[in-house]
Amino acid sequence: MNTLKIAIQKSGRLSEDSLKLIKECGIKFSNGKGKLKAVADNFPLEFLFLRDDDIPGYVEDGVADLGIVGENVLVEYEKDVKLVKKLGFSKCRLSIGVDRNWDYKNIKELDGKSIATSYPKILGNYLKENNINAEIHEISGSVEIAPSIGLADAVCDIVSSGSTLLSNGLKEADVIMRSEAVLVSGNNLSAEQERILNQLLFRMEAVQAGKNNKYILLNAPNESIDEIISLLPGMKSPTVLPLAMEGWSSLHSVVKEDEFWEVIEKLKEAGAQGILVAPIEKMIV
Ligand SMILES: Nc1ncnc2c1ncn2[C@@H]1O[C@H](COP(=O)(O)OP(=O)(O)OP(=O)(O)O)[C@@H](O)[C@H]1O
Ligand SMILES: O=P(O)(O)OC[C@H]1O[C@H](OP(=O)(O)OP(=O)(O)O)[C@H](O)[C@@H]1O
Ligand SMILES: [Mg+2]
Repeated sequence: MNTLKIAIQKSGRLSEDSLKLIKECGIKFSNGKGKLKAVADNFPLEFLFLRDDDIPGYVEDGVADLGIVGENVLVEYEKDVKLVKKLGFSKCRLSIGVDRNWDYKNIKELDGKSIATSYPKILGNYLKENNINAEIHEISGSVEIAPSIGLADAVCDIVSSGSTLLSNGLKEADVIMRSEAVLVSGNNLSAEQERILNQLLFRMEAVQAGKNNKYILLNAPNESIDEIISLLPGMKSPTVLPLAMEGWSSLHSVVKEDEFWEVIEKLKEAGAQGILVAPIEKMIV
């Protein structure tokens, strides 16, 4: 009871980034090839490597305490587990795909048609909400092949770049849900396990905050400092250090990744020079 068991996809679209996140949290473990269990060397965490479809059920049953799955799988299996944190990787959409020559206008066109999918519950709910009567043909993989072999009129499957749809003569007609990897937990963790989970979340948040921000250093004439500070509020406020050259200072601060290019333009206009930008490994706010 003094460790947490985390279920991670054995191999597939979630595996690499799940393990990368664990590593970035400073948690070390070694697992031999084909070994489906591992124990961390420096954190009270055990790993179970499973098929992603089985993860919500194992977490509900308490076989695992935590799991990393796609929201699409979490919603499809309707298990009694808690969504603890969105993890920002394996982003994709669950979409309706139809023949690229179909002049598809809206969902009503699916009335009376058949749709192949591995997500019968999500699709069924979506059709019901829209009062569409369509036949759901459940298949477990290679869904995009269905229309070309006469198995169904349309598909409902995961889309990311769209290249699988394209190479099977299909196009994305409607987005049913957006998904990304999430951390889930069971509902019956002990107080000690909750404490370990909070430690893990603290590390994950530091990693995510690091990724979402950049460290920025620049030189500026002293008369521009106030304007530059208003553009770069930083974590508390920027560090300002005098340069050896009279009348100039060096500023150090933090800027959000998604505001970065816009801010750089404004900094240059305000007189900043020698701007350096560096990645942040971890950030604790
Ligand atoms: N092309 C993609 N781009 C981004 N994320 C994806 C993509 N395809 C799937 N995903 C996400 O990753 C999850 C796992 O996808 P994957 O294709 O590895 O599943 P799988 O084939 O069912 O694996 P398993 O063998 O574990 O059952 C999906 O449920 C979805 O959330
Ligand atoms: O829009 P795209 O970028 O082409 O991605 C979508 C494809 O990716 C996933 O399959 P994956 O390649 O993981 O293979 P799988 O069917 O064996 O799970 C998904 O099932 C789609 O088929
Ligand atoms: Mg699966």
